[in-house]
Amino acid sequence: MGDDGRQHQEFRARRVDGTIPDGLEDAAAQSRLTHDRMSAEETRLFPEVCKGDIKRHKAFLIIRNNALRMWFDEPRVQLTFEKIMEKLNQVEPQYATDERILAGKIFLYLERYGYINFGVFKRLTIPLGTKKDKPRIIVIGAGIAGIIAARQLQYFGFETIILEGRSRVGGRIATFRKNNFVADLGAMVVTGLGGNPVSVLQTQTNLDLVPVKHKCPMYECSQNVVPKAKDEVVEREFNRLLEACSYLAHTLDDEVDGKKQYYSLGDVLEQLIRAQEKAVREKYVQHLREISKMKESLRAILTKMCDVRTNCVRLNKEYSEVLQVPDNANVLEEFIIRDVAKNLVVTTEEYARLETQAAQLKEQIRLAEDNPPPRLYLSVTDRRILDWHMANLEFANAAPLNCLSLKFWDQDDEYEFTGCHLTVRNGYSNLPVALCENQNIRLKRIVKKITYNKSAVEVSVENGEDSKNDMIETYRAEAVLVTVPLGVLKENVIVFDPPLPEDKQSAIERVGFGNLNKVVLCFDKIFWDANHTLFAHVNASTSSRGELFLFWCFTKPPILIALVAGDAANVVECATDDVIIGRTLVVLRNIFGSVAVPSVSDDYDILARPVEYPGDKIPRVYFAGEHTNRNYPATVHGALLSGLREARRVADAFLGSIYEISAP
Ligand SMILES: Cc1cc2nc3c(=O)[nH]c(=O)nc-3n(C[C@H](O)[C@H](O)[C@H](O)COP(=O)(O)OP(=O)(O)OC[C@H]3O[C@@H](n4cnc5c(N)ncnc54)[C@H](O)[C@@H]3O)c2cc1C
Repeated sequence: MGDDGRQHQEFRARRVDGTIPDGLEDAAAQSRLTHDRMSAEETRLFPEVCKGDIKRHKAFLIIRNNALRMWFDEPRVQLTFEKIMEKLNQVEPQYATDERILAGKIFLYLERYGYINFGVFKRLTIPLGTKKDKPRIIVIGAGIAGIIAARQLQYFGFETIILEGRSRVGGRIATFRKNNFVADLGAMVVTGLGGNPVSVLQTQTNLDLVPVKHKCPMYECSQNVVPKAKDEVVEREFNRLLEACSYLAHTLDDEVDGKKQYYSLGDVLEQLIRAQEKAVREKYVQHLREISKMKESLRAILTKMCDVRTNCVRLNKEYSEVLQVPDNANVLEEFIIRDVAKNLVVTTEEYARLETQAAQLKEQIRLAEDNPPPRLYLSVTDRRILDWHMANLEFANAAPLNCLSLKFWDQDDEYEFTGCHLTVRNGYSNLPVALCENQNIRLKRIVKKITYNKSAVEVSVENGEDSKNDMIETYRAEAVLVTVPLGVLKENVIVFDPPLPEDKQSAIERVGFGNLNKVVLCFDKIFWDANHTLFAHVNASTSSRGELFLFWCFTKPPILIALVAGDAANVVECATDDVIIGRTLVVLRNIFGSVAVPSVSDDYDILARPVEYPGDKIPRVYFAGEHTNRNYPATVHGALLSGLREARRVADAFLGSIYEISAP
């Protein structure tokens, strides 16, 4: 960025009186933008603003932030360009007159890029840029990414058709409903509303969000509650280990002997634990060695003291004898007396010195023996608690730690939303169902093949409604948007003709995905502490750490939702329902007494990249879904944002970019 850019970065969107207009900052933040700075995307889309003077920059930000605030003020009704101009006339009249064209472009940009006018809202006018002959787009998959994309494309003026393999919509958002029991089998937690598109959808639909309480008692398998202080110590150690992993991620060589090296978070964590165990053991052995050395020295001193004492006794006796000589003794005898007396003093003093040394050494030995360094890095209980935290991380990443890339496992951390975590009391499936209103959806249509060429796509589908005859249907359109999960792409369930480009295929192979399972149990009455929305269960071994490690209990009807993460999630896939229920009850009775290794960060972008037929200018095959969103993978909001992104991309390709449409 040149001087200009730096100058713009320092600009603050303040009023003349120095204040930031109410709500503008929040509106930008809620859209994952900075209120006083253009994003990289905006800098690319509005080069004339970037190169212009500070006044234009300010105009851009004020118009953009005001438009965003208007959308958040009333997301149930379409925000039109006229409404924005009306508002600008009231609050910033100079921009309404001088910057009408810029305002038009900003409006088009915000709408096309899914910052405004998305979700379920009352439509007032047809958006700009729509064409008379509606281009047809096939969307594969009625998960949240597919539904939001189709809805957005329909709004942009496309004819859409969603082909869904299952007999329901929502994909990995699925709610179990029976009588008054409601439990989410798939996505359940909204990880903060600050910056999250779900907050707009919540206002538009009837999602009943309740905050997750932080308190989470932790139970060992044998009815014991783990003391909070102990858990805190182990958690601190876990964070220290993660910090060490983060350091290693940036220092370990990616290439050894010209070969790319991949390290998994799980492997490195275990190696660090082993290294710590070794270091602790060595320190303890060293401590024992030092005590033994001190004891040897003490023994030597005591032996010497014995000798010196014998000498003292002898000299004492000698001295008594020489004192017996008569008074008229000669000079020689006098000399002998003095010599014996001197030797006796020296020997007595040596004895006293040795006695002090021995006392000091004894004290040193006592102190060392009373304060030994830890014998073990982790006790059995410590390791179990550490394993619980690891299982929790496996849950958060929906994959075993040894399938997470050391370098990129936390790449989405900086994009975390603000605000507390919430659950959907009336079931998350309300969201996809609401978004499906007026959508052209064909259920039980399993897509088998996508053929694409320079002008069109053809999608071959197995019609699951006709199970007796393997009926194959064919759908044709100008383009297709594929939102099936990564696992489906990996399994090559869908044949692409021509095959997908090499980099796309390699990315599909490289990026890992994991398993997360839930056990939902409905009871007659509550037997757990109803003051908590969560409680933790510490498993006995590392290999089973993810098994039923966390229980959720937030609905009024007595339902427990237990999570199974990491390797344990794969194990339960092979167990029958009876076995899983039995195992869950055993765990509960124990507590309550009775009753892709590696991935590279670019892979997400490659997965998101549309595919063109050789020589075709317009891509015909598009991809959305949580696995195509590098900032928010494995989440509902990530899937939502990917759907909006692709709707924009398809619209750009078929309707022209915002620069090709004349501003209102
Ligand atoms: C148990 C569990 C708990 C989770 N908890 C949370 C949570 O608390 N919070 C959170 O934010 N996220 C959570 N997630 C992740 C979240 O649910 C997903 O990231 C998100 O729903 C994915 O949406 P998507 O549209 O990308 O994919 P999906 O929802 O998987 O949609 C893809 C659709 O494609 C269909 N399909 C597949 N193959 C074909 C085919 N050949 N032909 C036609 N259709 C096909 C599928 O049936 C599916 O409907 C959880 C996931 C799981 C599994």
